[in-house]
Amino acid sequence: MSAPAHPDTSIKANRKLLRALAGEAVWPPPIWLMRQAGRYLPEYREVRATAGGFLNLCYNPALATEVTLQPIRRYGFDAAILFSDILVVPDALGQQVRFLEGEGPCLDPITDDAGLGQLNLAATGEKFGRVYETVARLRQDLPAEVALIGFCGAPWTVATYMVAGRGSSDQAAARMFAYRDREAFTRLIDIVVETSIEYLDGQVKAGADALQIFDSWAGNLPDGEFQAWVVAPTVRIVSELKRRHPDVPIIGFPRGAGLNAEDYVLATKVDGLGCDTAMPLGQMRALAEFAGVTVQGNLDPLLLVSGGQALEDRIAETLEALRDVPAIFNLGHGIVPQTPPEHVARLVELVRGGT
Ligand SMILES: Cc1c2[nH]c(c1CCC(=O)O)Cc1[nH]c(c(CCC(=O)O)c1C)Cc1[nH]c(c(CCC(=O)O)c1C)Cc1[nH]c(c(C)c1CCC(=O)O)C2
Repeated sequence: MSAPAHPDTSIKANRKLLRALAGEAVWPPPIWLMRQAGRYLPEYREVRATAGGFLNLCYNPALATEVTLQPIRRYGFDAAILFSDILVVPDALGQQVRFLEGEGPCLDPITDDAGLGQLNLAATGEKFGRVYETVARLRQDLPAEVALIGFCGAPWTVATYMVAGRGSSDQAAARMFAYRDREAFTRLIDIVVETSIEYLDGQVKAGADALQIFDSWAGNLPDGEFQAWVVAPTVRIVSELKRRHPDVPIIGFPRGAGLNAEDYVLATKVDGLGCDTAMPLGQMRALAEFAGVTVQGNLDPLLLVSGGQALEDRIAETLEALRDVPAIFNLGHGIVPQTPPEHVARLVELVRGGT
C-alpha cells in the first residue's frame, strides 16, 4: 500500500512570499513595501518621538518590534521587514553613525588605511545582539502566514556611506577611493562582506525566513567596477548564506543596475530580484521567465504619493505584466514620508483583487 499523500502542512508553506520566492506564480502576488514602517504613518512618528534618536529606535527591541508590526496591523502585508537600518553595520564596527534631523546619516569618513584600522568585527556583538532580539520577538508576535524579512546593505552601498560620510548620492568618493587605492578599498569591502555574512546569519538564527540585500547605489558603475564591487561581494554573501541556510531565500536589490541586472541575477543566484522604477515591466517579466528569478517591484513611490487614476492604471498594468510569473508586488524604491496612508490601503486592496 502506498503512503497517503500528505498535504504540505508546514507553517512556512502558508507564507505566500516564500512560495513566490520558491518560484511559484502565486496569484494575486504577495505584497510588501520597502520602508513600509516609517514617517508616513502617524503611529510610527509617535513611537519615533519617544525613542530618543533614530538609532536608539533601531537598537530598542521592544520599540523596533512595535514599529515593524504597525504596517502589518494596518494593511495586512504578506511580509514584515525587520525595522533597522543598513548603517547599523558600520555603527557596530565602530564607525559611529549619527542621524541628524532633516539631514540623514552622518559618519566620520574613512578615506585611507588608518581609517580602516578602526573597524573591529569583534566589537559588533552587543549591537547586533539587540537586532537579533528584535527578530526573535517579531517571529513570536507576527501572524504565522506573514514572512519575516531580515536585511543588510550590500557592501558597495554600505562602503559608499563609510567613505563619503553622508547619505547623499555621493558614491563618487567611494569610486575615487577604489580607483586610487584598490588594495585598501578591497580590504574595506572584505570587512563589510565578512560582517554582513555574520549579521545575516544571526538574523536567520533568530527567526528571519527571507533576506534582502539592499544595493541602493549600484547604478552608474562602469561594468568592470560593477562586477568587482557589486556582483563579486554579493556572490560571496549569497553563496555563504546558502551554504549555511539552504532554505532561506535571498532577494537582491541592485538599484539602477540597468543592463547589468541579468548578469547580476545569473552570477549571484539570488532567488528574488528587486526591480527599480526604471526597469521596464516587459524586462521584469522576461527575467522571471528566462532567468528563473522571482521579480519584485517596481511601482514608483511618487505615484503612490500622487494617487488617483494614474496610480490605479499603473497598478493594473503591473499586475497584467506579472501574471503567471513568480512575482512580488512592491515599490521600485522606499515609500516616502509624504505618502498618504489611504493610498497604501487602496494599493493593497487593488493588488489583492488581482485585476
Ligand atoms: C540607503 C539606505 C539607508 N537605509 C536603508 C537603505 C537602503 C534602501 C534605500 O535605498 O532606501 C534601508 C532601510 N532603512 C530603514 C529600513 C527599515 C525597514 C523598512 O520598513 O523598510 C530599511 C530596510 C528604516 C529607516 N531608515 C531611515 C529612516 C527615517 C529616519 C527617521 O525616522 O527619522 C527609516 C524609517 C533613515 C535613513 N537610513 C538611510 C538613509 C539615507 C536615511 C535617511 C533618509 C530618510 O530620512 O528617509 C540609509
